[in-house]
Parts: sequence; structure tokens; C-alpha cells
Amino acid sequence: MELLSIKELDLASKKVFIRCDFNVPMDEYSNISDDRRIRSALATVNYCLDQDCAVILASHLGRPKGEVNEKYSLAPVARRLGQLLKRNVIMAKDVVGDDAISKANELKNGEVLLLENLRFEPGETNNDEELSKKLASMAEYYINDAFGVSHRAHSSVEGITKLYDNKHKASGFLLSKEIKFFGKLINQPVRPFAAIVGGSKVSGKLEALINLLPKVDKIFIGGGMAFTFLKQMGYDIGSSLVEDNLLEDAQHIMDEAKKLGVKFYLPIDVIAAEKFSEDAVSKIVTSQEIPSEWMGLDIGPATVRLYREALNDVQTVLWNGPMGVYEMEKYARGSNKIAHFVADSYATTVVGGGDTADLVQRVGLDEEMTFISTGGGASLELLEGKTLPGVAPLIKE
Ligand SMILES: Nc1ncnc2c1ncn2[C@@H]1O[C@H](COP(=O)(O)OP(=O)(O)O)[C@@H](O)[C@H]1O
Ligand SMILES: O=C(OP(=O)(O)O)[C@H](O)COP(=O)(O)O
Repeated sequence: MELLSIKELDLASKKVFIRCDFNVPMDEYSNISDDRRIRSALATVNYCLDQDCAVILASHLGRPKGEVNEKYSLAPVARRLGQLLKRNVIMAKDVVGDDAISKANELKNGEVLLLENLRFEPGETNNDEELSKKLASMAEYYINDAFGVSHRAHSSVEGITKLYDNKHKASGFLLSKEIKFFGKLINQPVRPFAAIVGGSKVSGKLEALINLLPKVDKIFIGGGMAFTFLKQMGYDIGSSLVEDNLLEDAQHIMDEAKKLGVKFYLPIDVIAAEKFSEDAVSKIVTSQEIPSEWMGLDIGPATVRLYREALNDVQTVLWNGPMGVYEMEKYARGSNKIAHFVADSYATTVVGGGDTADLVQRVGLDEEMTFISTGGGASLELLEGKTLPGVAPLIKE
């Protein structure tokens, strides 16, 4: 699949809109714990600045659900970006309001403007045409460099592409790199091929799992993903994260895995805690025996041993989603152990997702992996064989 490339555009001294994925992990004080997604966008931003462009950057951060919420402001990203670019980054107070529009209009060549969180606008996730039009009115060229969100048909990712012809839109360097890498990986994975899937975005990833089954040989489940399966198996999961409306889907996935001969691993023990807190009372329990009101916040040591054994013969691994609440040291052990097994293996190791990349970086193993992708959900959907809605309009005819 060949994409329209930024290199083929005549960008010199033009105004360019770049959709980035600056959805970076932050602590409670808005300190960015892993700036990989910002650093990954620099090649495209610097390329545009070298062409003397006026650069308008836009991203979402978290899921503020169409409302302005200071907690999800991109201001910390603007500061970090300024440090990395070694130049001032102008921050708009809104997305397509008076402030953003006037700053975009006044933006000079060589200047960088960052719009506020796109998801402060309810139209963003609804792929609203009016919002796309307002965003597109800011610049003559559109670049998608937001691999991590290219599986979402959102206004700044999909809708906006309809407002530019092929001479005025393209993929950025990051998006191209990711698509090229996964293209190769998916066509000829060396087998056995395993997917390790965890984290907290249960609903999206459960859907991905069903399509992943025919592509992989082994699936390892951890993190908040596990409890929907464990509940469906009849276990008491206490107050662990669960998607009750997806219990049947979970059963379907387990049945299909059996039918297809895909080895499907679930945690056999977990670290359960009385509450979602670092200082909560916690203990190791079997997956069948999570006390009511307690919640599973990490995989347990028996699961770690089981997964290590079963990962031994694997030749290709795609990992998305932490095995536990890795941000709290007390529940980070499972994720850290898995990170070490994956890094130490001779397999091709691909890690995807903002938080998964963060945890691998925290244990200093990022250089040990074959490839760290900026997209978790996006890479799972690529692996399913889907063409991502943000990528389809950028495929060369
Ligand atoms: N058992 C669990 N219960 C609740 N949250 C969990 C659990 N395990 C992991 N998480 C959370 O999942 C989040 C990451 O999930 P996700 O966004 O799906 O991963 P990624 O960003 O790598 O795609 C982390 O904030 C982590 O604390
Ligand atoms: O962090 C992201 O996805 P990921 O956690 O699957 O890597 C992207 O920024 C997409 O965010 P979303 O899942 O809220 O649409």
C-alpha cells in the first residue's frame, strides 16, 4: 500500500495543518511521563519548518467527551514541543473558536501554532462535517501524522480529508513509517505469532480480538481486559473493571479460539486490592477467588510464570496494553516482568500504545524491542487486516 507522501507536496512557504497524536501519558500534576508521541512528530514538523511553512498542529488528549476540561488541556504538550523544537509554540485557547481562527490567520511562515484539544469540540468524535470545514479553512495543506488515532473516523482524521484533493493532502513521516512496518509484519509474520492484549480500553479491544483470532497462534490476556472473560467463565471478579454488555462477545471469542486452535491464555491469579490505590491492602489470589468488592489490579506471579513458559517458542509478538495498573509501583510487577520476557526473547517484538510504550520505557527496555509503535488500538486494527479510516483517503490511486 503506497501512501500520498508529504515529500511530493509543494509546501514551500505554505500554511500546513498537521494532525498529530499528542495523547501522551501524564501524571496527576500534568507532567508528561513519556513524550515519545511528541518526539515522533518532530520529523514532519521540522520538515515543514525547513520549507518555511506556517505550521498548525492539532491533537486530542484523553477523552474529554466534547466538553472543555482543563485537565485535558494541551498546554503541557505545547511547552514540551517548544523545548524539543527549540522555538516558541503559540497555543490557541480553543479549537475553532475566535482565538484559534485569528491565531491561524495571523500565523507567519516559520511559526508553529497548536490548537486546543480537538475533543473539546463535540463534533470531533462524531466526524462532524462543519468542524472538518472549520479546521480545513485554516490551511492550504493537510497532513495526517497521527497513526495512533487513524483507526478513528473522526472529524480531524477522516472527515477533513474530503476537503483536500490529492495534491493538497498526504501522510507525514511517522504515519508512513508505521504503515510500512505493519504492512511487512502482517504479510509474513514468522510463526508462532502471539498477541499480548491488556489495558483498560476493553470494548474496542474485545472487538479487535475476534478478527485477530485467524491471524495469530497465541493470545495472552492481561490488565483490565481479563475480567470480562473471567466473569463470563463464572468467576467472582469483585469490583474489577468489566464490560457487562460484552460478556457474550467474550464467550464467542473463547469459543472461536478453541475452534481455530488458537491458544488463549487468561490470568490464573491476580493481585487484588481493596481499592484503586497504591496504599490499599492487597493480596495474591487465584482468579476464581477475588473477594467481593476487591479489584484485580495486576496479573499474579503464577500467571507471570505461565505466560513466560508459553511465550518461549514465540517468534513474533505484538503487545498492546499493560498487564496491570503499571503507574502504581505496587501493581507494575506483572507488566515489568512481561516487558523483560519480551525484550529478552529472540522474537520480533512489537510494542504499541501510549501506555504500553510508556511502561517499556520506564523499565529501560525501549531500545531492546524491534519496534515501538505509537498506536495500540490502531496497530491491533491493522493486524486484523483493516484499512484504517484515516489512512484510506491517503492511499495512492
Ligand atoms: N486491572 C486493571 N484495572 C484497571 N485499569 C487497568 C488494569 N490494568 C491496566 N489498567 C490500565 O490500563 C491503562 C492502559 O490501557 P490502554 O489505554 O488500553 O493501553 P495503551 O495506551 O497502551 O493502548 C493504564 O492506565 C492502566 O493503569
Ligand atoms: O492513545 C491512543 O490509543 P491507544 O491507547 O490504543 O494507543 C490514541 O491516542 C487514540 O485514543 P482513543 O482510544 O481515545 O481514540
